[in-house]
Amino acid sequence: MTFFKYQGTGNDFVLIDDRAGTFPASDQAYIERLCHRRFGIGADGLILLRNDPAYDFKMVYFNADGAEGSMCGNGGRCIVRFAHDLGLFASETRFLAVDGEHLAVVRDGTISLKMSNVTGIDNRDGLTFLNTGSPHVVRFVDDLESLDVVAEGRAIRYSSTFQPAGTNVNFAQIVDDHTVFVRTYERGVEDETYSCGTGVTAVALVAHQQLHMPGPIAIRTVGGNLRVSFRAQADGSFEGIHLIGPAQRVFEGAVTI
Ligand SMILES: N[C@H](CCC[C@H](N)C(=O)O)C(=O)O
Repeated sequence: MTFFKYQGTGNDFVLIDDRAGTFPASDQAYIERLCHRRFGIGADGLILLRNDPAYDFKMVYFNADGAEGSMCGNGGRCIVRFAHDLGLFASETRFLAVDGEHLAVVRDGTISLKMSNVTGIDNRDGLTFLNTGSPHVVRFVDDLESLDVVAEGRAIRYSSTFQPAGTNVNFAQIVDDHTVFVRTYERGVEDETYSCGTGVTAVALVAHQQLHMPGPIAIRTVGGNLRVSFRAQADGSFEGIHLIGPAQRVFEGAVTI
């Protein structure tokens, strides 16, 4: 089976052209093994590109633990790049993911991905929580460089407040009046990743609502830079959300396990 490896700001994925629908998508242990960094290819997740009668393609996303995940923003930008590399569209595309329809534009090395609308930002036991396609806690801190993201993130991810589904956890620090530095603990990877697209989207919306930062907001992650634009609505919801940044094919190969 041929696979492709892509990365978007260091969030890395195995991409498989499954338009024939033959990939064993219900074999969780197999997907986990393919994503394993010692026994497999190594990735934060695995994504199938499938056919859909009403769209250019359909995205099916699995976390590194092999379970089907909620929406993945960096994976969304990577599969748009993959579909573009496969020649499925010229510059604009419309595809289906687990949270519904997405539009995207490819321009030079940059992919602008339209994210689902966000209905609002909640407070759960003192923690800021919102769903940007995936569930995210956002916490602002002062010294993000030295924070133990895995220990602090894991404590929130497994806290009773977010059971049974759990949550992704983002720690953010203001860099200047339009830039935020973000580090994310990801559910399903159960580790810090270099970047999380739905996570930085969540941080941008919270920075706007709570700290009055105007959009578009520049985001620095461990793996590179992203930009988030949006339209804040009077009722506290957000529309026209775009996650903008690079996505790149790294290599291709053949799976023999
Ligand atoms: N890395 C992804 C998030 C995946 C969400 C996943 N960890 C889950 O909660 O199912 C992103 O770029 O948005």
